[in-house]
Amino acid sequence: MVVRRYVPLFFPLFSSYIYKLCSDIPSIEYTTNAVLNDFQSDNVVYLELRTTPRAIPQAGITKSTYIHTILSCIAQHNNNPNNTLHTNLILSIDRRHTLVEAREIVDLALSFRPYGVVGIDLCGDPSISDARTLSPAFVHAKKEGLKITLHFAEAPASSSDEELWTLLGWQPDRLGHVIHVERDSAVAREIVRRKLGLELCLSCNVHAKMLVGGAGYGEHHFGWWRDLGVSIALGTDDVGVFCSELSEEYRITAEHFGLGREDVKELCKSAVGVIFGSAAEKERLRTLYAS
Ligand SMILES: CNc1ncnc2c1ncn2[C@@H]1O[C@H](COP(=O)(O)O)[C@@H](O)[C@H]1O
Repeated sequence: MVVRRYVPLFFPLFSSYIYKLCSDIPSIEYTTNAVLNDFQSDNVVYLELRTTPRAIPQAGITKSTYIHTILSCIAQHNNNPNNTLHTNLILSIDRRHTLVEAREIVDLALSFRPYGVVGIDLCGDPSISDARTLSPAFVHAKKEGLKITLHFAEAPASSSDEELWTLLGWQPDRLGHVIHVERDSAVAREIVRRKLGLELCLSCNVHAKMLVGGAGYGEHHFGWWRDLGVSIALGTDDVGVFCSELSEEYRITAEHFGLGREDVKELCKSAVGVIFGSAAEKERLRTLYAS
């Protein structure tokens, strides 16, 4: 099933179905391994997975056990010399969370940092628009050196100037979606000035009709952001929901924006500078792209 409408269908997918299916250690391991194997099979060489830590008391799972389970699958995959894919983990804070819950996720991210957590994210239903209450958690994360990425200007409800400047005040390293940022706005200029990396998910935005006027691939904001010279990492948002692997996202982008092989390579190379992985990981990727 490809989600054709945004908020009313998309978010309940997780709470009504997926969370009920991923409700014990074996199902969390199964899905994590399936995701890693799928990205490896798609010839992806670097992945930043993100998940919202979830306690499942009836299965004896705490948020810490949940993260540990996923990190163990990632470590096993990363340590297999047959795999070219390297993966790191980002922990998401959801807009529905309280400040106490958000702070707890930051603390978990800090304690699991030596085991592959590289940063935190703000995700969730953008119609829950006031993210200001979560500010102290993100400010603390930044102070402690965690990387920050944010679902940013994803829907009109989460795109007021006040909200966007609040989010920029958290000093994020990357921004996702950036759909409702006006082309010549002060926010757009600030994103360029700070050289923030952008995470763009074309299929998700088109299928879920998130673009203004239900626009298609050709009118996607990828085009004008690319012209501004910012680093762009294409993403899938969720392969299971939008039915498009990462290689397909690059193919679609190449088709609609007239990119040749070298352009696609340049696009991948420019994303290396904004990954949350280590200097050694960046070096590995640069070497790979140079070959
Ligand atoms: C349109 N794009 C999006 N916008 C905002 N949040 C999104 C999202 N895609 C996914 N999520 C967030 O990821 C959670 C599911 O996985 P985890 O439980 O974290 O592993 C969803 O509940 C949602 O909050």
